[in-house]
Formats: sequence, structure tokens, C-alpha cells
Amino acid sequence: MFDLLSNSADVPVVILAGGQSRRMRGPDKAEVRLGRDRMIDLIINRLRPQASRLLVSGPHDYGTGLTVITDMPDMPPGPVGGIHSIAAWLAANAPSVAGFITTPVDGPCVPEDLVCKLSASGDAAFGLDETGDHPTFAYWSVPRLMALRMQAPVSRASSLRALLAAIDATPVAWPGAGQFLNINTPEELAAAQTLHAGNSSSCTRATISYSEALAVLHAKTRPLKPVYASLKTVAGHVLAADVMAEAPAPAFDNAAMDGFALRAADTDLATPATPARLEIIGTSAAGDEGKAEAIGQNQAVAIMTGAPVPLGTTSVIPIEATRTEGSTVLIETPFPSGKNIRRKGTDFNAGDRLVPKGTFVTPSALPALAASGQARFAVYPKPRAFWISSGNELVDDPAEALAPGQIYNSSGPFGEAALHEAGATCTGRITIRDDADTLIAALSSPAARQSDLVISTGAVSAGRFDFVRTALEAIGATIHFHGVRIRPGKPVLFAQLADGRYFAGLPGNPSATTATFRLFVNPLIRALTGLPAERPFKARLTSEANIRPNLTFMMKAHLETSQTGQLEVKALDGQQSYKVANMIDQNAWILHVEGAALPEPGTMVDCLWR
Ligand SMILES: Nc1nc2c(c(=O)[nH]1)N[C@H]1C(S)=C(S)[C@@H](COP(=O)(O)OP(=O)(O)OC[C@H]3O[C@@H](n4cnc5c(N)ncnc54)[C@H](O)[C@@H]3O)O[C@H]1N2
Ligand code: MOO
Ligand SMILES: [Mg+2]
Repeated sequence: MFDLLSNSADVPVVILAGGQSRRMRGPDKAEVRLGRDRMIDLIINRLRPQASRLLVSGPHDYGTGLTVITDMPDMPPGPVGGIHSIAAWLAANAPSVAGFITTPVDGPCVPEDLVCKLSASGDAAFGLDETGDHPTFAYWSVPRLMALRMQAPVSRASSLRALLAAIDATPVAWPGAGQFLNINTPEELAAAQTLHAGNSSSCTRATISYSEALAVLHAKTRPLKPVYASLKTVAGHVLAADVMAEAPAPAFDNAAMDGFALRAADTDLATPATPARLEIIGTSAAGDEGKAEAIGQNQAVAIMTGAPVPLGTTSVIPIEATRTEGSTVLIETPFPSGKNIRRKGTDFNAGDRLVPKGTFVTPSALPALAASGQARFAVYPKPRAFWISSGNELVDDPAEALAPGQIYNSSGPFGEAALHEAGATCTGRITIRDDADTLIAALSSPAARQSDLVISTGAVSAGRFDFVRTALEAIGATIHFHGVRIRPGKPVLFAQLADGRYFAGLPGNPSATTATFRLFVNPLIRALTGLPAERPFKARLTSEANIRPNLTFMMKAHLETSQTGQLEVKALDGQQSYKVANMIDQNAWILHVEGAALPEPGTMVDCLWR
């Protein structure tokens, strides 16, 4: 159940599903399918990235789990009654909500920036494009609607257009045509099927915030299916199950020093003039079975570090504190009891949880894993990633001289190394020309098919040859987000191919690539391997940071420890995303999240490791 009062800044979006579908001569439009999906589900998918509160105005929730607002009994049937009913419901159930957005259930191409644009344009607004006005795509003011209903009863004849005029709604223009498409007739349904199967490049880009995008990414990502690793291969993986100890460690009482196992009481009266004289009755070395003879009065066993202590031993005296004469050991001062014996089970016991699930296995975890006695460990596999650099201008071979217009592919090599560092394996890397068919072919190559995630660079922005989205849509991928309010890297895209592979479309400018890799691919790899989201750390800013409000900034930065051990960070000169030279000095990012106070030199700022 969602809480309408949790954040009054979020505008609720209500899907209008109450109308009859007379012209379609048939089923409820919410249930009509475009491709495999019901219209209502398509709309919900499209609205999710831009709206945190979705509701349905209609007879029921269509199995979506959304809250349903039904029309008030005293309202005339039709959309106007529906709008008044929503306003009254919100006024009663969510008094802090000032307005709401509506979108019709038969409008599957709803603009991805609908909520952002409509809610930014005053108290009441509606969509307009080259085909005219679209009163079902509108932002409605709750107080104005309530006031209107006080003035006069709602008339059966009134229209949405008249209602918008009565609350002084203003038009908000979208370029082109098609996003406000309404499916009213079988012909329009057929047209929409074509649009759905092909491209929807007419849709403008959503720009959601960094935190919203990260939330979408986390919501869409499931950890990979665990596999088993051996002691030899487990390092670098995340454990998918607790590792329990088979047996206690130490497995037996053993010596912590090279020397003699003895009974401390035999040394009680020792002095340099009258040393204790103990008979050496045997030897116990590491690896021995521990069957050395029990020690009796005035006896000792020569013993090595790690060797089992014989029965009767109360201490192990280091060899340096003794003198030997033939088969006798001489001890000149009393030696205390209980010294230098490592007792069975004092490290861990059988059945102890030695290493918890979710641990990233570093070399320092290996001693415990090895000591556990387990032969195999359930781990999340390293995500397999396929890297595609797109660009007609790109040259991979450094031996090749650049022709006019060409550049060296600078982010391809970065990709392979960064994937490795982030805990993934790179199943392949190719460079392709700027062309949708080539991308589609690359995605179905064997190496790409074997991967859990595909990363492309370039061709996700607004240029004529920026084909990534169109290509993905043509092969039935689901675009989870495209366009995030970040700098650099705003055009970044995150999607899932029809077979479930994740797809990150990183913008082509080199530091937009590295920044979006850090902001989204690193978290994706963490999520695929069951690791929790990473938290930034703080460092003192020692430079200016040229940051504007209303955007999340990733600044190339250099981090170091000051004389006093304080972490200090400076933004590098040349933040422009085409510049690569300063990345040599980059070992961190300054992460300024949209909405936070603008950082001044000397203040603490959030940082991410390189
Ligand atoms: N009208 C608009 N233009 C641009 C926008 C926008 O919103 N509206 N966004 C800008 C931003 S921000 C970025 S970032 C870039 C992203 O562009 P694309 O992802 O479409 O990438 P391309 O157009 O293919 O290339 C951009 C740039 O990067 C160079 N590049 C590409 N790949 C590599 C590589 N592997 N190694 C080195 N350099 C590479 C490419 O040559 C271009 O110079 O779009 C802006 N434009
Ligand atoms: O991501 Mo772009 O200009 O922000 O490079
Ligand atoms: Mg481009």
C-alpha cells in the first residue's frame, strides 16, 4: 500500500480507465494488448520512471495492485465526473496533495517527460502537440476543482476541455505528433501495434534524477544464479551462502613455541644454582599424530611450534629459556603454568559461521575459507559483460594513422579494465559503425549472447546517428530509463533485452562514459553479485567546484591524504567530458547529488573511488 502523504512533492498520476470502449466494439481498453502487453501495463511501465504514485480511476485495478478511485455516486458518468471524483478522493485521503496528473489508459505512447513538464507549468495544464490539444493528458489543481464543484453542480453535458478552461489550465507544447496517441478505433490499434513493434523515437527523452535512476536500476536488477567455486577460484567472488566450519580450529592443543613441553610444577623450586633437571623422553613435531608419551614427574618432551602437546603438559617453555645437557633439559627459574599452549577450538568451533553470505572474498578471507574444511563455496558468478564501442570515427589500432575525422577509441580499453576492476569479466569487445542493424547483429553474436550485460558507448544522445534506443526498441527491449539529470552523461540509457540481458548505453564523450560507468555500471555489477549499494565517503574539498543546482555532478577529482592524515580532494581542471588528459591524475570522483548544498572550498564533499 503506498502512502500518499509521504512526500507532497511527488505528484500522483491517475490512469483514466473508466471510459466505455464503444468505438472499439469490444473489450475494456485497459485489457487490449499491444504486442504481448496489456495497454494498462504498458502505460504503467512508461509512467513508473517518472511517477512514484500511480492510481487508477476505473472500475477495478486490473490486477495491477494500484489504488483504485471509483466515481462518486452523485457524479454523471463520463470523464468530467471521473476528474471531480479523483479531486474529492485526494482532498479526503491525501490533503497535502495540491494537484494530480491524468493520462488515459488508451494512450500507450505517453511522453516520458509528461509528469516533469506538466507539473512544472503552474497549477493546471494540458498537453498540446502538432495534432492539437489533449485534455486527458493534464495536470489538475485539486483546490480549483473543489471550488468549481462548490459553485455549481457538475453537468452531464460538460466536457474535459470546458473543465480545463474553467480552472484556467494552460497548454504545454510537445514537439511532433504521436505521443498523445489515443487508441479509439481498430485502425488506430493497428497503427499503434506498428509503432510499438518498431520505433518510438518520436518520444522525447525522460530526464529523471540520479537517485530515481539508481532506484529503477536496483528495482530491475536481480542477483545472478549462484554457482560453486573451489578454494582456488573463490577469490574475487561474493559468497552466496554462509560458510560454516566443519571442525574446530585448532583441531588439537598444540605448542605456540619451539621448546619443551613440561609440567610447570617441576620448575617451582628452580634457581640458577639448583636448576630443575627434566629428562627428555621424546620429541613432538608439527604433523605428528600427537601420540607422544605422556609426561610424568620431572620429564619433558622436545616440541616444535604447531606440534600436538603430550598428555600431562601444562606449559611449553621456549628453547631460549633452557639449557640442554645430553638428554636432560635444565631450567634455572620457575616457569608458570598455562604458557604457550594453543587450545583446541579457541579460533573457531565446528558449526560456527566463519564467513557470512555477501562477503566479497579478498585474499585476506582465504585463510578462514581454507581453514573451514569446505571444498566448495556457493558464490555469485562474475557478471559477464560484452562491450560495444560505436562510432564511424573510431580507430582501435594505435599503429594506424588517423585519417581526417577519425579519433582513437579511448573508452574501449577503459571498458575492459574497468569491468575487470568492478568484478565482472569481459566476454568480448568490439567496435561498430553507427548503424542500428550492426548493433542488432552484434547483440546476437555468440560472445554477446553469453553475457549477462551489454555495454555500449556512443549514439544515445539526440544526434541523427544516435540509433541505440531505436535499435533496442526494434528488438523488443524494455527501456528502463533514458536520460538522467546528471553531468556529464545525461543521455545515459538503461534497458533490458527481451532475453533478460541488461543493457547500459553509455554516452560517447570519454568522461561521460567513465562517469556513467561509475554511476550505473558499478552499481549494476554490485547488484548482480548480491552486494549492497555503495555509500560515498567524505573528503575535504581543497578547490573550487563549478557546480550548478538541479543537476547531479560527477567531477573528475584527485584525492590524497594531508600531512595530518585528513582525506582531501580537489576537482581537476578541465571537467569537460571530451577531455582525457587530466584523467591521468584522477583517482576519485566528487559526487554532488542534485538538491544538496553547493560545496564551498574547505567543506566536506561526497566522493567515490575512481
Ligand atoms: N542536441 C544535443 N546534443 C547533445 C546532447 C543533447 O542532449 N542534445 N547531449 C550531449 C551529451 S551530454 C553527450 S555526453 C553526448 C553523447 O553523445 P552520444 O552518446 O550520442 O555519443 P556520440 O554522438 O556517438 O559521440 C559523442 C562524442 O564522443 C566521442 N566518442 C564516442 N565514442 C568514443 C570513444 N570510444 N572514444 C573516444 N571518443 C568517443 C565522439 O567522437 C563524439 O565526439 O552528446 C552531446 N550532444
Ligand atoms: O555527458 Mo555529456 O556533455 O554531459 O559529455
Ligand atoms: Mg551523438
